[in-house]
Amino acid sequence: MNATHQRVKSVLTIYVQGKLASTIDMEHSSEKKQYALGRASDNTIVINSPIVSSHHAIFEMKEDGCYVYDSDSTNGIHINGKRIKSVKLKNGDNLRIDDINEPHKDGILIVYSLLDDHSDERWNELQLEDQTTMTIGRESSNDIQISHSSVSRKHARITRDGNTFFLEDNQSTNGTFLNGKLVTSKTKLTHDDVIIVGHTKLIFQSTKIIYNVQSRGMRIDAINIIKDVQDSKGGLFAHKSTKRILDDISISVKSGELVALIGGSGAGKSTFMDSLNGFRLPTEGTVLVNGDDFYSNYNAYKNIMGYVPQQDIVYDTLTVREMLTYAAKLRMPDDTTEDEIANRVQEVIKDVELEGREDLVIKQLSGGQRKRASIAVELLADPKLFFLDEPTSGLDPGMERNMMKLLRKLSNNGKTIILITHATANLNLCDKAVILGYGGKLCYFGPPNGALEFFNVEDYADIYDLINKESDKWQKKFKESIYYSYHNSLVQKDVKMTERKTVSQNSSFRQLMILTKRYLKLTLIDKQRLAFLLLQAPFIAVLLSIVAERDSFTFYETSKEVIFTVAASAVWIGLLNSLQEVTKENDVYRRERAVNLRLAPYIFSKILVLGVLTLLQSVAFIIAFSFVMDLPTNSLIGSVKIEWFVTFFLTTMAATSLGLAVSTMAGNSDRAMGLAPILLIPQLIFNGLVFKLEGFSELISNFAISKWAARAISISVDLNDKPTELETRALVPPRNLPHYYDHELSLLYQNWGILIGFSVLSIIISLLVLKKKDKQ
Ligand SMILES: Nc1ncnc2c1ncn2[C@@H]1O[C@H](COP(=O)(O)OP(=O)(O)OP(=O)(O)O)[C@@H](O)[C@H]1O
Repeated sequence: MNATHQRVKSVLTIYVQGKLASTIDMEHSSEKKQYALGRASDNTIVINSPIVSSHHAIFEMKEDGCYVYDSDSTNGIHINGKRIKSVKLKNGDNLRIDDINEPHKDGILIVYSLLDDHSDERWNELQLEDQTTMTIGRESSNDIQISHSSVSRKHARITRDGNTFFLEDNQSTNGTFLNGKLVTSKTKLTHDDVIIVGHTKLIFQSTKIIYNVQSRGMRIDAINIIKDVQDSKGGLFAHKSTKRILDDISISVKSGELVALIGGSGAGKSTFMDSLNGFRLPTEGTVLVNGDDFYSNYNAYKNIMGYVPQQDIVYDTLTVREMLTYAAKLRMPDDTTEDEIANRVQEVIKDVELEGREDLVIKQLSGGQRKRASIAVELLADPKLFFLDEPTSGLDPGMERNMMKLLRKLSNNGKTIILITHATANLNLCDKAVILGYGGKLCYFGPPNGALEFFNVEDYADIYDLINKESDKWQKKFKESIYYSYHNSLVQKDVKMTERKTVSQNSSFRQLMILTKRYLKLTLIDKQRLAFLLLQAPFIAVLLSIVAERDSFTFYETSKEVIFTVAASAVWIGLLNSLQEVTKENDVYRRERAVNLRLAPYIFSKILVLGVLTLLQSVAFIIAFSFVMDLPTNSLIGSVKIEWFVTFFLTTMAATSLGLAVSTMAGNSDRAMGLAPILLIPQLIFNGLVFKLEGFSELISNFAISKWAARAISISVDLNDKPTELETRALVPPRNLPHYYDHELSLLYQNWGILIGFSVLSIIISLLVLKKKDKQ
């Protein structure tokens, strides 16, 4: 059986005295093949240099990769500063025949690259001879230009001080990485240091920089991926055991390939995809992107990776163009101009074939078009590696086919695409299929039509039945097949896994501005909701006027009734402002957070917009309230209306912040709203005006916003000075009045301070909850 015709080759790029001398292609095949390197003419690779021995080294192509052996040469072979006798080469390895401590003028550099038919990787070089400063960036004025949207205009620079070179990041949005670590300060460069900017790898070579220019997609290798999880059988009290949900999966996806991940429900497709894109790390195994350990270089590569989750990552009420423009501003480097953004937005609209619909509000689009809009959001950053979780779910057969054709087109243009799908009718548009059986067992990996032959069925749908019943059998059968031996030979192995760290480098202030503008727009668009929120306060004032007299502040009892209602209303209005504001955009949040969204700008953009809303609600309340009720006249700060306004605003703001914190914790919008009574009822019970608070109940009441609001209003209206009706008729002796209701400015300030404290505490809780969610 002829598995496939795709080829992978090893390429040696040889530099002599700093100049490109030759490139040698070495084919991978099942038979061993040797390439001798040396000065003598009987070598396959002849290098006429005094520092090369006549028979210097042997490169041997084996089924599992390329090995190099030193033939007892005088000057040896050095990799990463170490002299080696024999080693299996990894993509991007630099071999030197040279003096490690003091590079020789005749020094020889050999770069090993693993390429495939689709790859058009080229190596360029920049001599560092005369210049004192060399720049790297997107603009053409840079010494090394990298035309990719993840790269800033002036991204990084290399400076010279005598014979020493230093690397500096130029406040780029996506960061500069040196040997896998983010460059945060001016860092000295040493020979063979590897710099990553965007998707370009640059190697510092004392007198020059060599760098790869890769316009096509990325190759991805998954190596022995295993995922074990805790499995509690038999309910809460049963003992915990370990369950394997990914069972030693290795696959190799070449650049520009479209690969479908298929299998029954619960087979492990999402878990495997999350291992490939680094969202959830496996228990064992690793993933290589273009030969680099993806997990330890996660920060360097995450910006060239796109991910479209199953749920749409768009706001329904924005137009396609508005949604894409905000997303572009958030995701593209800070120095991207408005024109560049507008052009990029237009390009992706064209890519996903939504031309003519760009000014429609997203909720007016069909299911397929909505999905295209989600894909467009991810295409903005021009990802080379693209993951999609069931992009065809919910689409009719026609739309499903169009979606698969669109993905085919994108992969033809150089993106490596991996998608979870049940759209088996269009599987032949894919280059490969990964078929998973239960327990994350790899039952097949190879060309889709090969799968029909392998499972001996006529329809892809029949495969589900077979693997659902006998995953173990098909996993074993696959391991014995030609597909397994072919693809397994392509997978690069022997790389250690390290823990990843996340960083986001774009300006917090800029994010705050973009997020605030977007949130304001979303708030203003929903006019019905906005009107409802703004009219609540006057509505409550009108209702009050029905049950309470204009002169309610004459007596103690009636004053208390009004204060109780106002404090409770302010808390309620605040909670309604924000309870759903984070939960309702969970999907967009999660995706933006995975790319570069910062927590503080996110939460403060909400606080800013909701703060303005609260301010307007407070003004509306005071105006309406003073129409229906006579406010007392003896103010502590000069105006009773201002005192009431401040108290109402601070109370509503504290409740808004509390609502936001609860919104970060609730799983979805319905659950958040379900919590509203639980939050409000304690405010009614513990405000101190209805029930006497002592001991434990007093302790709990400290957590009720309404208690401090009630106190502040009571101080303003001088509650202690109001007689009860019986007192007026001199039927009872004067009461024992609580000091905290005294008409004193310091007490008023104290309560305002506590209300502000509630807001601050809730904001901190929101940030902590979102931070904790990152780890889930
Ligand atoms: N953290 C976890 N702890 C316990 N079990 C887990 C965990 N994550 C996943 N699983 C289980 O592993 C199996 C594979 O889950 P996964 O979501 O990857 O499957 P899937 O093939 O994507 O399913 P579907 O098509 O239904 O989305 C399921 O049985 C799931 O319940």
